[in-house]
Amino acid sequence: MIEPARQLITAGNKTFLHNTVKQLLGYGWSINHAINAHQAMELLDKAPCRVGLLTIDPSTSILPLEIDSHSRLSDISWVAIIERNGLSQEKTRERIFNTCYAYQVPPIDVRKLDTLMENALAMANLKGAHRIPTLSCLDDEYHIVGDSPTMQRLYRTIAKVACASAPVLITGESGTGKELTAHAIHNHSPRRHGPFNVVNCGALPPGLIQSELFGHEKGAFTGANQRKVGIIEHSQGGTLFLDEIGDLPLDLQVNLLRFLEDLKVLRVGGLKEIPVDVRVLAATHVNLDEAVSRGDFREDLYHRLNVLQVRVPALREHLEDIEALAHFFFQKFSTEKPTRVCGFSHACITVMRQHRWPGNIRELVNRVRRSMVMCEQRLITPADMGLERRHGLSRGIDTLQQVRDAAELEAIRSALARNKHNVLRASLELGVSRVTLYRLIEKHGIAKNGCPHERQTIHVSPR
Ligand SMILES: Nc1ncnc2c1ncn2[C@@H]1O[C@H](COP(=O)(O)OP(=O)(O)OP(=O)(O)O)[C@@H](O)[C@H]1O
Repeated sequence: MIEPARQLITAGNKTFLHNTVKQLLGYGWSINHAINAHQAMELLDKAPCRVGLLTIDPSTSILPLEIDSHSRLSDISWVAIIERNGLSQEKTRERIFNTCYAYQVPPIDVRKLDTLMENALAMANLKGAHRIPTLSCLDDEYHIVGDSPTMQRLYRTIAKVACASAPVLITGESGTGKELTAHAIHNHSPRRHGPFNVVNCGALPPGLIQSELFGHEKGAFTGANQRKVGIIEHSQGGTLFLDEIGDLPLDLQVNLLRFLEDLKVLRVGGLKEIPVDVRVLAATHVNLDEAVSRGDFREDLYHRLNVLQVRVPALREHLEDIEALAHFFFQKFSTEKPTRVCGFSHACITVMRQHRWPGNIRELVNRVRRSMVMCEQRLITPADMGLERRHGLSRGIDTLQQVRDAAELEAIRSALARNKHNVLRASLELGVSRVTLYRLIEKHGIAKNGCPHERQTIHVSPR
């Protein structure tokens, strides 16, 4: 792997940095100074740079660039240089903690600073190397994330059914990604250059479905002032996805069946059947077998649609993918709106693995969105996601490692609480060194005493 060059961006008091910069040049760093965020972006356009050095004025505690407002700047691992007296201010400590990889207090030992910058660069490269495993479609918007064996099976099924022309019934709980799967089937099929149209059978008023699907001729009924081409005809050469097919009224089920048999539509009020070359995909989160037994769904249509079936797994069946999925949505939302949040704490990942996700991936999407608004620190905590454990070990725990993690978290929390957050005393009580306890506090994301960490282990989010 070719490592990116030792590019360094500096910001803040140039005179204060002068000597340090001069010496760092001797260590092979290529250095550019930015006087504002705009110039920093221009520099980044010219030479990608993953580490930065900035000074903080102890009297104002203001950062030299609006790092928080630009995701490209907050992607940089910053090392702050600050006079020791500046650290007495809580606001400054908080700024450093939230924005920087580390800080140094003058007099600067450039050999140590070089090592620190080197480490910051290595961490930033790791961040960049974190690739989200996906099944990519032609359109970036429709990436399916996950490379667990369960998802690999889904991808193989998608690839197989994509090449066929028969209808596909996509089943799975609500929010598992059925519509995304339908997109993937279309995008991997020979019809990929044709239209992909979606009809939510549960959302259309019953009186309108017929004309929405099949179209109508002018004057076919009161209010039909002009001819309307239905969505089936609009899908010529492409794919029609009928979501919530279980909600299709019985009378329309007959029409749909007829269409699937001979691939011709008859507009409402029309006399001539029109051939349409379209592939139908249908999805349901209800059990159609049961709907058939209850008489709510036609058996013949069920068999016609169910030639090929794709079952999209519930999220709890592929929890191995939870981290990649969470990072994917985090990355997506931080592109939409720059954030100073860097990713998820270890505790948060642990809790996400234990949660049962009744709302599946849609629930995850919503929780990640919420957490990015609620998070007050650099790393998202379980509480930010609304997943804090209220009653000790949660009932979702299923692996030994998870049980250990949860027990460790509880033990550390109570030891810290008993010792009023005195880490030394808590470490003595727990029988571990102070350094080990600091590591564990960071691992579980439970640091809450207001002081900056000397070093942050960040559960990196890919950007
Ligand atoms: N594997 C995945 N990778 C990335 N995003 C996903 C994945 N699965 C689902 N999503 C996202 O989760 C959300 C819900 O997915 P989708 O609408 O496809 O679910 P659904 O099963 O069709 O839901 P419903 O049954 O309620 O219609 C969407 O924002 C979708 O993009």
